[in-house]
Amino acid sequence: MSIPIPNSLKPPKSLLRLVGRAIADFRMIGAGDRILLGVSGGKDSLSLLQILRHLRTYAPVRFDLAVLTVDPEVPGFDPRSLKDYYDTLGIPWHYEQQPLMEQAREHMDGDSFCAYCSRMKRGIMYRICREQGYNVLALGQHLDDLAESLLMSLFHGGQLRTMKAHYTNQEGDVRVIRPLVYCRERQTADYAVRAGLPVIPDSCPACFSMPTRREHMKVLLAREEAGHGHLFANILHAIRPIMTEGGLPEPGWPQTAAPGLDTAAG
Ligand SMILES: Nc1ncnc2c1ncn2[C@@H]1O[C@H](COP(=O)(O)OP(=O)(O)OP(=O)(O)O)[C@@H](O)[C@H]1O
Repeated sequence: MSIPIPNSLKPPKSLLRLVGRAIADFRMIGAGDRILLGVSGGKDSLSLLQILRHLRTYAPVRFDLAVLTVDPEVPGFDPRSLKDYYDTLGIPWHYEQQPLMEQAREHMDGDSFCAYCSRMKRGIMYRICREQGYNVLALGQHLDDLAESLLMSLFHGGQLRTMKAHYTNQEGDVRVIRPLVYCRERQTADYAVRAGLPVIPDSCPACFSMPTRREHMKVLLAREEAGHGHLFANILHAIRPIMTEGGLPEPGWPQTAAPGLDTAAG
């Protein structure tokens, strides 16, 4: 049973409205969906957890919600305290530990550690969805992430691409949704501080030793936005077609044979 949400945790109307609109525009959630939310312990995924919990209480369709945290066992990043947090929320959880840094040293080939780690984490998320009968994987990327991805792809990949709002994975058995696609990073950052969300400081030595292209794009966009207030609205308008490239999947599909959801899993 989910525990009632206290007022201090209630997400602001601005965030609820934007997420509600994205869910409707991209037909992200259908009746009977079993959603697994990837929570890294960062401000975005922890905010999204509260937003989805809140929306679930008055959504016109019924859906299940659980969380998964992948612990990559890297020094400087310890998300174990989240397990207690999930228990206090009464939310079903899954926790997967894998020594990704060690595995990367053995198996990485030409990739950056971060790219390897992301790919491995995604594989784990799909596996848990399959094993536990979730048909939807929710991720916490927001509009700033999409804009940065667009510029990286444009500048360094020679392609007009960004993250999609809602699509089906290659295997065809899990839909991936990003309900924060209309939200700005500063909105989740403000909310996380105001609500006292238990953000886990991410100080992975591998990520920090690498001056990332993403960070560079973030700075570039911030500089442009300082002089052009409509920058992100214009970017969102421009990327809409590529956010749904390949068409939108059917909400409520694929149907799952769901095991019981009301107990926490290790
Ligand atoms: N270790 C993890 N365990 C579970 N889900 C994860 C993990 N790392 C990332 N994710 C999911 O992938 C999304 C994007 O990951 P990314 O690394 O860009 O975000 P983050 O900086 O880790 O944190 P956040 O987006 O929560 O602020 C996250 O919002 C989350 O939904």
